[in-house]
Amino acid sequence: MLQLSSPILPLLDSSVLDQPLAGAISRSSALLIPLHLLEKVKPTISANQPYFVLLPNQHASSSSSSSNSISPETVADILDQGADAIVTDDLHLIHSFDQQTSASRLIYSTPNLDSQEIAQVVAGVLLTTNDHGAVTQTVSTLGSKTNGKPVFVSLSSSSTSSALPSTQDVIAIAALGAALVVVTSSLCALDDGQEAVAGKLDYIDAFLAPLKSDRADKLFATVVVSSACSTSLGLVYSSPLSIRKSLLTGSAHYQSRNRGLWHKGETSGATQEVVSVRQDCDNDALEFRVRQSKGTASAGFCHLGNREGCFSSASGLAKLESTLRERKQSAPAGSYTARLFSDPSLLGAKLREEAAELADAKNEDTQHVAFEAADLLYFALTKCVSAGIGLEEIERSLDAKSKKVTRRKGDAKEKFAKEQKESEQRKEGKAESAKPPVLDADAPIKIKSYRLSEISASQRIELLKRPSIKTEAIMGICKPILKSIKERGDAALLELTAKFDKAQLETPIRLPPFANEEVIKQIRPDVVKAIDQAYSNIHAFHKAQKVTSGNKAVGPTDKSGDEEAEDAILEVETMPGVVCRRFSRPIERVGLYVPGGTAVLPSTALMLGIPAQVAKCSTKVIATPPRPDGSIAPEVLYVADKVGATHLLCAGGAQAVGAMAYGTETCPKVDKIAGPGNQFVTAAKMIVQNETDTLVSIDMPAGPSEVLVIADGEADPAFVASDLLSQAEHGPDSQVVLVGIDLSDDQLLAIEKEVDSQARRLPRVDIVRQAIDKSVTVITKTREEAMDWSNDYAPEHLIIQTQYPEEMVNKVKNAGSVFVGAFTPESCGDLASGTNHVLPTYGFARTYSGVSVSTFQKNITSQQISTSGLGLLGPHVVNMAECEGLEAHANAVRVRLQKLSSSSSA
Ligand SMILES: NC(=O)c1ccc[n+]([C@@H]2O[C@H](COP(=O)([O-])OP(=O)(O)OC[C@H]3O[C@@H](n4cnc5c(N)ncnc54)[C@H](O)[C@@H]3O)[C@@H](O)[C@H]2O)c1
Ligand SMILES: N[C@H](CO)Cc1c[nH]c[nH+]1
Repeated sequence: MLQLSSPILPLLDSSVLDQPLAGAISRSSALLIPLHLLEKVKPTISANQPYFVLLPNQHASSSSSSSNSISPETVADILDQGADAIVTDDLHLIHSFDQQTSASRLIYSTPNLDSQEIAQVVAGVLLTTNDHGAVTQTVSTLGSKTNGKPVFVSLSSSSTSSALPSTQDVIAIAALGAALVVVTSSLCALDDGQEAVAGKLDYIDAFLAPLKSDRADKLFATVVVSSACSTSLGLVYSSPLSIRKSLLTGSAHYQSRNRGLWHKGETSGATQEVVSVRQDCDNDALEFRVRQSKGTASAGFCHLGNREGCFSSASGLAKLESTLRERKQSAPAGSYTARLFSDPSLLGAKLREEAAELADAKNEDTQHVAFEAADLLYFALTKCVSAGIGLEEIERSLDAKSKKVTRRKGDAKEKFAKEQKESEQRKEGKAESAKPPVLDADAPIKIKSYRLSEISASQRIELLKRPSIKTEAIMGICKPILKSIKERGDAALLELTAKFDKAQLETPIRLPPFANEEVIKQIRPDVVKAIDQAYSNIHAFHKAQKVTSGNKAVGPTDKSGDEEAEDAILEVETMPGVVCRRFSRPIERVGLYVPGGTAVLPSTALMLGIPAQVAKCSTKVIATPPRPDGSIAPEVLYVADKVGATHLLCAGGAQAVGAMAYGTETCPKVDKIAGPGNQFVTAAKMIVQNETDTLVSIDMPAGPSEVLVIADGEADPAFVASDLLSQAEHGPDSQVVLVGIDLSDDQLLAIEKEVDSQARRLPRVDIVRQAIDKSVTVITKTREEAMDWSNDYAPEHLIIQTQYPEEMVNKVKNAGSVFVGAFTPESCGDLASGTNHVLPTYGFARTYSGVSVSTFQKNITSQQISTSGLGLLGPHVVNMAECEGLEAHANAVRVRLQKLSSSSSA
């Protein structure tokens, strides 16, 4: 929409427009260019100069109307190329454009406007008249005072007349709510004190003429706005003199109320280039749009240090641009932005990735759309800053595009259209599988059963498999989450916590103490006692894992097995004079993930916190998802204090793993992450472990809980069923396996009945139903077959409910933890007996152990060789080094042996 912002509209009447007039006009007014001059002058006018194109007059033409008429296509072309408006008296032309284009870009040239209909269609009016009454009438018909549509007045009957208007004319026309058209050949731009030029009106005098101040000091309030992102920088004052200097020089001048004329940046170098000066609607205030000089020590506008503006520091895109510019000049080594600047391929790949992610974000998930758009803008602006441009250039390009009236079809290139289709199809498939299962409350809760003797070899392999995890899809979800934590730290962490856990937090980190009296009061007293008992048992079992009986014990209280004791040093003299040692040290910084999505798990906080405490890790970050009100379960807080946690990270899922792996502004980076969790947690742990730059290791790929129960005919069906259900209730992905030794149909049925009836009484019956659906029963003939099945399956938990359970323990090859006998339910190990419940799942018990003190330690070896020891060992080392072709290795021994032989012969 066109608006009046200057009381004067210069009409170019020669192809040359000299400085400083050209500069002053480009900073303060549009320029009216007759069509016949357009091609010639366009290359010479300033890039900031708004301009209207004046078409030849149709009605005044003596020739036939067709000879002067300009086609709509030509007009569209002129607008596309950057003209702000077209001035024409051709109503056919105006009507040939759609309403929107005409109303925003076509100015009707006429001696009088008397049609409401035309007033609605056009963007403004150029009136050729000397009659002030006609001007008032046109301003009113056009509705300029409410809709801002401009009226320009050419006083002479012919716009090319050389009659010289005066500043009085400018004031009079401005008072009517219009701007005066003046030919440029009758304008000049004079500096303060310069003599008037005969036959010319001073453009700046004309510009200033209608300005009126209501202040005692006669200054004009002036809003200073950055041309990049339109950020307001401050409020200052202008005088006629300072405005004149600004328009003439293009460098901002203001009028200080204490110090008089103020050339901004004259001493500091932080000057401002004037992009435009506009008068407000009632001519008593100004807006200066400026470009702040970059690269000076104090490029900001505010007198308080190097602040961009006086109101507040920049935010959003403007802030991002300034950060990127700083980073480009001196990015901290190793920073991600520095990497992007120096690796165009990485930046290009990220731009493509982010654009695809934004395209895939669902409109209903508005936060996600904003999140992905922010990522894309970050990389897009990094690309621009790296190419030496910024928001101002982007905005200029947007403005130029917005001037185009020729609509392009806008279809996507075939390659991208195809990619988009494929992505939508993939998503539809995924959404189908992500739909919550429809559960039939009347259906029996029954585990599918098989007799080993009746299944084929390939069926056996299938039955031993875990429920499939869509690893690729889960990784695809986790990777962008991890990336945003790496790039945006706490800000991303808080957004993701709001998104996934529905908790709005101010900070993601809490520091000890975590549980004051108020918190402890919220815990049932018998639960406090239970936690204390569990702590004591688990601590006792883990403290005993410290190696206190090596060949050579060290430390202050080494014999007692006390927590303060150092681990014993393993020492072996492998040959005389050659002593080899191994000693352990705590891993310094550890992250302990305590799941919290579907259950409160203070037991997991104990299972991770106690071994880390016994190992003496110095930084222990407990991460757990907050509840929607932002709180953490008081039981977990109580345990956090008991195990000496140093930080509590209120976040869950992949984002918590990312925060601990990379570190954020508030969360320390850790060296190892331990703990179970859902598929997102497990996938994120695996991803960060594989990133060589991140330098973080993990305990194990612990996933959904599982149990395998071996039961014979002696087992109590109620006990067996209760053990199976105790793990089935953990999550829909949990799997439980019953291996029955020679059970009759009736014995199996008794267990199945118990499973069904006990499950229906559980509050988490819906979860149980889904887990039981993924579970199996296998009936074997013998104990050996049962044990073979268990060893092949490698369960997280193995429960043995048979007549002689201890004998079977000897045959266990693969399992996370074993529960021996009818009165050893897994729940005891899960919660309080002393063993650890963080155990390998998914068959990883073949190679991994559960969490223990050694999870939080590393072993270091050392050796010391005496001169006689080197005399004995050295020649063998030389021979082996020569055999491997490693002369330097051999030399390291030879030089010493030579020294020994020369000193013994001396
Ligand atoms: N093996 C063991 O020792 C052991 C011990 C206890 C629990 N577990 C297992 O831990 C798991 C706990 O899972 P949980 O969900 O209750 O808690 P969790 O803390 O592991 O996961 C919750 C988090 O998952 C993330 N999340 C949820 N939906 C998401 C989505 N669509 N996209 C991205 N992120 C998403 C959220 O960030 C949320 O904070 C269960 O599978 C349980 O069996 C295992
Ligand atoms: N069974 C889980 C380990 O797989 C641990 C747990 C926590 N609370 C109850 N059980």
